[in-house]
Amino acid sequence: MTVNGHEYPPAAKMQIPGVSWLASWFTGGSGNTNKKDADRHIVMALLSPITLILLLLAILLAEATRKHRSPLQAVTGPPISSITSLVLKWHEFRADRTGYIHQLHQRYGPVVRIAPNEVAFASPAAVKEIYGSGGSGYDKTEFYDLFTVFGRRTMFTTLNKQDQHARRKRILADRYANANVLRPESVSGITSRARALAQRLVSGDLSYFLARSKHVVRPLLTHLDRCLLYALALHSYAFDCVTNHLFHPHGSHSLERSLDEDVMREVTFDDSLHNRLVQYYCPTFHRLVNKALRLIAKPRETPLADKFVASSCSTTNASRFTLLSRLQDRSGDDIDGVDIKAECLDHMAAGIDTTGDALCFLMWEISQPRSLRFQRMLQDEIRKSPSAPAESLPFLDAVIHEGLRCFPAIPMSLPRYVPQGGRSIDGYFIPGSTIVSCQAYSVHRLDEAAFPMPDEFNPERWLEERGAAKRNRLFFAFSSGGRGCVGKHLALTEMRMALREIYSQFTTVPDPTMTEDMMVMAHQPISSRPKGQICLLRMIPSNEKSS
Ligand code: HEM
Repeated sequence: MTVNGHEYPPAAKMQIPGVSWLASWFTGGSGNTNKKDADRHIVMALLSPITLILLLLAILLAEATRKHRSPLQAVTGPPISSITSLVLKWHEFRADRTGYIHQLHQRYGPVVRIAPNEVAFASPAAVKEIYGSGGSGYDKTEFYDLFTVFGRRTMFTTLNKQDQHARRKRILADRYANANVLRPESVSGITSRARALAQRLVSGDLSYFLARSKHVVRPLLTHLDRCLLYALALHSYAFDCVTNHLFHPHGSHSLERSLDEDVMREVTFDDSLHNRLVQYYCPTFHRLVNKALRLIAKPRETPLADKFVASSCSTTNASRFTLLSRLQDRSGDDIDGVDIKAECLDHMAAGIDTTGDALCFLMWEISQPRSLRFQRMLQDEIRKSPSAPAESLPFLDAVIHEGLRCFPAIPMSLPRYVPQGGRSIDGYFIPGSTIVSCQAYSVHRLDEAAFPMPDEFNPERWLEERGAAKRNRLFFAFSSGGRGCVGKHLALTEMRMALREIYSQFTTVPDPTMTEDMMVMAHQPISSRPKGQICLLRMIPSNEKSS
């Protein structure tokens, strides 16, 4: 055939190099044997493991070069971070993401690249831009999908800030306003639970605890006197206070009733970190191997808590200050029965470990010989003003702030997407869709001008006027801005009431069976708890001398 003056063979005779033998296999044609062998060798070579490995390396190199050329290249960090997120994920699986990122901050400064598409910040400018930019579009990442409840998104798990979140927050926020938390009916619920806490701590009723604790060897405890504090009681207190705020008069009384304590334990002893990480990073694999996986990595399941919330939500006479009454008022308005249960379960869970562990770490710290001086100062202030409102005691507030600074209940990164078009954060241009975050643990420690000797517990730093504005800007325990902790005023009120009740009557010192290692912060999917999951303190009535 002739085309444009050139002679071409008929189409049937044209050969594509390397596949002629394939064609002949399929067509049954004989073809030239030598040519066939040569083509076969070419294909075999192409499919050989060495070629495939080289191809894979070439793809990885191309990908690495692409990432290396990204605007994030300007951000310092370990070289591996610009190529792969595997190191970061490895630390996540070891429940050590926060510690790893903090080490990187110490080495590289307040801006550090932690993965090809992820940057961590720890400066006030970054906190303001990412979390405080008033609805300008730093949405939550899919990490929060792990916390959906009954398949629904709650205020905490909505990703889109401007639209979905703002709508839900408008409905709920006033129930958590300080004025509502400080209503007499609400305060009297918290006060009575603070009394029950002090009572429980000295009652010596450890039988229930001993029967179930996996974490302490029974003989260790038999010699202990009855003046013990254990972390569980603080979690019970937080549980009873938050359910009071959600459901009063149908709140829990886990400090007095073991059935209610079972509900609290189910929520608190959550060991689902690994299961949730597999779900987050490999959702399809998670679905396929779910049954086998649960044998080695427990999923999050809370049947008792679900039942408790469902039964509380079915009541119709919740007090006006409660969240339930507001949700029921607005039922039908974007919110159905499942949303109500999901929102309540979510707030209940959000209010237990956070406040419980914050109190636990704080009381552990002020019981140490190095901090007993601060415990004395606290006791003096409380005893001098027995009838003053708890929120008017400056040293009490300083102690709580310092506790939350050193041991933030949520110490880890709160991941957000940079809006489309990119943003300038702390002097760096960060492209849209990059994951950015700040973690309280580092924000509270990195700037040594604001927090000299940052690892030391020193409440007096909060009483100094000089530098107060910067310290406050860097206080990130409750996050900040539109998606900051809605339960902040409730949590602070609970902490004030508990500490006032306890330190007006007792001095606390660590029990000799405790070691520092048991109180190392162990990171869970979102919050953090003492590694030993127990905190034993001796409660010495104030008229006795500590030994
Ligand atoms: C010391 C105690 C507490 C600490 C340190 C704390 C800390 C935080 C932090 C850091 C966030 C932001 C999380 C994120 O962006 O991923 C948050 C959000 C939230 N917290 Fe708390 N929290 C505490 C107590 C409570 C309590 C008692 C409640 C009670 C109801 C609560 C309910 C919530 C809710 C609903 C959100 C989601 C807010 C939103 O997205 O608009 N928290 N909390």
